[in-house]
Amino acid sequence: MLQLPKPSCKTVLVSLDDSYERCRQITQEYAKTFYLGTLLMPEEKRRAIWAIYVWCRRTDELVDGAEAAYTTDETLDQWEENLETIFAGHPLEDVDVALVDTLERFPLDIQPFRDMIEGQRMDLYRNRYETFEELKLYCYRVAGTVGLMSAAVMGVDESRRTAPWSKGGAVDPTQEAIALGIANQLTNILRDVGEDARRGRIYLPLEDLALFNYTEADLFNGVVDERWRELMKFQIQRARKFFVQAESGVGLLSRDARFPVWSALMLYRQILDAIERNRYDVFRKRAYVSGPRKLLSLPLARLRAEVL
Ligand SMILES: CC(C)=CCC/C(C)=C/CC/C(C)=C/CC/C(C)=C/[C@@H]1[C@@H](COP(=O)(O)OP(=O)(O)O)[C@]1(C)CC/C=C(\C)CC/C=C(\C)CCC=C(C)C
Ligand SMILES: Nc1ncnc2c1ncn2[C@@H]1O[C@H](COP(=O)(O)OP(=O)(O)OP(=O)(O)O)[C@@H](O)[C@H]1O
Ligand SMILES: [Mn+2]
Repeated sequence: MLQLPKPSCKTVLVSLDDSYERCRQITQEYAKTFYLGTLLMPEEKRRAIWAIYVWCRRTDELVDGAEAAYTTDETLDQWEENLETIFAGHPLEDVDVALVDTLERFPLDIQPFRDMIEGQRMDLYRNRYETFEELKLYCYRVAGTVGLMSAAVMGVDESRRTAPWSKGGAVDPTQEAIALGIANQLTNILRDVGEDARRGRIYLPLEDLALFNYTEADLFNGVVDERWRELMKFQIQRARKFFVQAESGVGLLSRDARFPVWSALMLYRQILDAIERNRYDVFRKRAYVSGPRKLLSLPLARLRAEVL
């Protein structure tokens, strides 16, 4: 379990290298798919993503981790104050040393960090989403924000923005970065339907359940029938649209970021294929992408990074 903030005032913190090393270890331990993607990046960017990953993971743990029962609105207020301190250049804990260094090196905006805390706050109070618009806001906050943070580290390819043949003026792949976060989060939701239901949570929009005549009771009983399969097909199609939107932004990123992002995109998207292979039974089978399948995707990701 990740160590969460204690009300201590530690004055001596670890060295920069040790702090980044701790972030690397945590990323490797918790995020197998994303860690693989970061290994394909240049050192400075890779380390920055690890530092950001750790902050995101710890924020998520506040409402999702083993000690989540003790998290209140005030805990999140305190976490946001700590964030302001970090953005003022003052690390509070060992892993913040790397984050402060990352903030010095890359043009990261504080707003996506704040927005992610708001997303976690939604988890404190809500366990249902009536419409897709409401769910999309949640997805933006907990995952679209990660896209914005990551894109700020990866940077854009200036030549693609300024060349005379590029379509009219400055283009930042902001919406595409958000779209990839949302696509990942929707995929994550579909994979974890059963696990979430066991915690009394439903992230599928209730309006969609109604559309397919599938009830909350069906969901809690893990009913897999035609209604469920059609509902899942609809959800998968929606997630894939966000992946498609994200695809068009990868070519605008700096050259050294394209292979890692294509890899992360293709690997995470394959979870949707795995759900289909499991005939949409997300209650009894975990949808995952095997090691060999992951490896097989890398040459294609490389090719796309080169030519698109
Ligand atoms: C390769 C790369 C650049 C990775 C980014 C790594 C990073 C900073 C990840 C942070 C993830 C995190 C801990 C977010 C907290 C909220 C959360 C849990 C979101 C879900 C992640 C899935 O994690 P996991 O499978 O471990 O989930 P469990 O909690 O265990 O159930 C999310 C699904 C969100 C992940 C979102 C992204 C990685 C955003 C990707 C977008 C980009 C890299 C932008 C690319 C730019 C363009 C222009 C396309
Ligand atoms: N800066 C922001 N602050 C708050 N929420 C945001 C912000 N940017 C994006 N969002 C949320 O993320 C969602 C996804 O944005 P995006 O524009 O990529 O979706 P979209 O599917 O293209 O939007 P639409 O269907 O409305 O055309 C938005 O609908 C919004 O809820
Ligand atoms: Mn989580």
